[in-house]
Amino acid sequence: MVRENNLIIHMQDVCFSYPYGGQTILENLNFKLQKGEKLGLIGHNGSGKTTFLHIIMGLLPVSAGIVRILGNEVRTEKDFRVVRQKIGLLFQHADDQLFSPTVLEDVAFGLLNLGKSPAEARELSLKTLEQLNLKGFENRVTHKLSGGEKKLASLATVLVMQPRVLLLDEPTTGLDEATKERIISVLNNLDISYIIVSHEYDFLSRTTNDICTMKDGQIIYNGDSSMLHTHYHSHKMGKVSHEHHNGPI
Ligand SMILES: Nc1ncnc2c1ncn2[C@@H]1O[C@H](COP(=O)(O)OP(=O)(O)OP(=O)(O)O)[C@@H](O)[C@H]1O
Repeated sequence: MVRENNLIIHMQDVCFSYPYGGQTILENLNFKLQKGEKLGLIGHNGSGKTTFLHIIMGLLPVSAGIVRILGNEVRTEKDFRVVRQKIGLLFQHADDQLFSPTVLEDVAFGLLNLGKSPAEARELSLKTLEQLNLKGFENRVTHKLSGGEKKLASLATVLVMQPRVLLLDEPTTGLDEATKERIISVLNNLDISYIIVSHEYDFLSRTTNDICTMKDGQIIYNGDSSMLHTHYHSHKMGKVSHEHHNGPI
């Protein structure tokens, strides 16, 4: 049962289209994320999953509807500045997240911005890098990292801020199996709410509790994410990504 005072994200009749005559991406979308909820969001390429995450962060303005975060309606850039201190977004493309010359500078950036001392920021950053198997990466040149290393460094910039909510946009892209396992373990040890957008059902079944699909501009609840797992291993389609059109997956 949804308890209104436990709502972290609450969207009502949200609509969004990209400017200059772009197609409608979100159409009267209604969505609730409760405290402690770990949600997987799946859907076709181009269905609007990234757009949805960017709307939560205030990176894109809704054309209609109401967005409430942590109980407050958010509309202005000032409102969303507060949101960005509480919600961490891992961008789909690491190059959108990383901009400093070295990994340590990137990871420490947000902490320094918050007023942490350089020593404190360094210590927390090194700890986070170690947590993500990136020990010794602190002085590496960011733009020379591999794709998977960039993804991990991006995740470090988000986790180091100890957000109350995480939005992860395809966090496993380019990662090897061992690194994926590391991320699964990090996520399973986090006591916060998050939304993970991913096309990797097995990963979602191990990191989330519930699954939703973005379809036709709306978010539809599919059910318990363990169903993804059962489904995966018992279904004749196996690991081939596919969709069912008659009810739950
Ligand atoms: N800046 C933009 N201007 C116009 N259209 C855009 C822009 N960004 C995205 N789109 C379009 O909006 C639609 C939704 O894109 P979005 O990236 O949100 O989808 P997605 O579900 O995250 O896709 P994927 O699974 O491929 O990452 C797509 O058709 C995309 O081409």
